[in-house]
Amino acid sequence: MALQVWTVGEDDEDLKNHRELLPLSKLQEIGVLYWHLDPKRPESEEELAKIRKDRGYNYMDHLDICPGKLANFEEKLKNFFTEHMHADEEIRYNLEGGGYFDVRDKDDKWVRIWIKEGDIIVLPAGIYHRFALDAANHVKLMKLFLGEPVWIAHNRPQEDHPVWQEYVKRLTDDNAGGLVGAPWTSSLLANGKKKDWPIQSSKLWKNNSTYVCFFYLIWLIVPPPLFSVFCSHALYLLDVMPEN
Ligand SMILES: CSCCC(=O)C(=O)O
Ligand SMILES: [Fe+2]
Ligand code: NI
Repeated sequence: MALQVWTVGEDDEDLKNHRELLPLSKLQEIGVLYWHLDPKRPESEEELAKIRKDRGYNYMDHLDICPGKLANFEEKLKNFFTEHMHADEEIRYNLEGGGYFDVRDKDDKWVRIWIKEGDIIVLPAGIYHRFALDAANHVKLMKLFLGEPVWIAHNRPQEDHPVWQEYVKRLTDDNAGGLVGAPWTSSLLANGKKKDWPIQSSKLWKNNSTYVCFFYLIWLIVPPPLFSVFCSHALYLLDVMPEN
């Protein structure tokens, strides 16, 4: 079962009713990574080892969040559910049970990620998030880290924190889709810089309709032979002539 992701309100209570699932591209947009393994199959060991090697996660320990097993259970849950960020990635592999990671999207709305057995999730450094158990009321997590682990949670607001600032900068750099479609971005696209930005069709149409109006105006005011000369030159200059 793929991860389930949906929008939730500010308070937990009003959430359970409107679970309209969002596409997983929502997570990509905000830099959240995920994998799914089957902790019960031996092959998953190898897959996990590969992920750890690729991303440099050399540290590992376990955390059982369970009423009987975790000291100060209630207090810890309260802290987990307090909106915070970290200066490093938060990496969790869910071995048992289930929980909700709420992360802030680009509009500062909560997006709820339901992690179940086998889900691995990586929250980027600087992202605001919180965590709660699901109805099973327990979860067994593997915590991974790159280098010496630091578990400091910086509660919101952290707008002066350089890691938060860096995260937000990356978000806006990667998603400045508003410019795509404007003629001056084509060289950026050609350089392979922002190839997979979403193209905003409304912006494309705005640019094209300007050209169409311009050509129509010229067609009205110049004699036909001149118009064809004008067109061939204009199209060449606009670089939309098909190459033969
Ligand atoms: C116990 S994992 C989820 C809670 C959290 O965000 C954290 O530990 O930083
Ligand atoms: Fe956290
Ligand atoms: Ni338990």
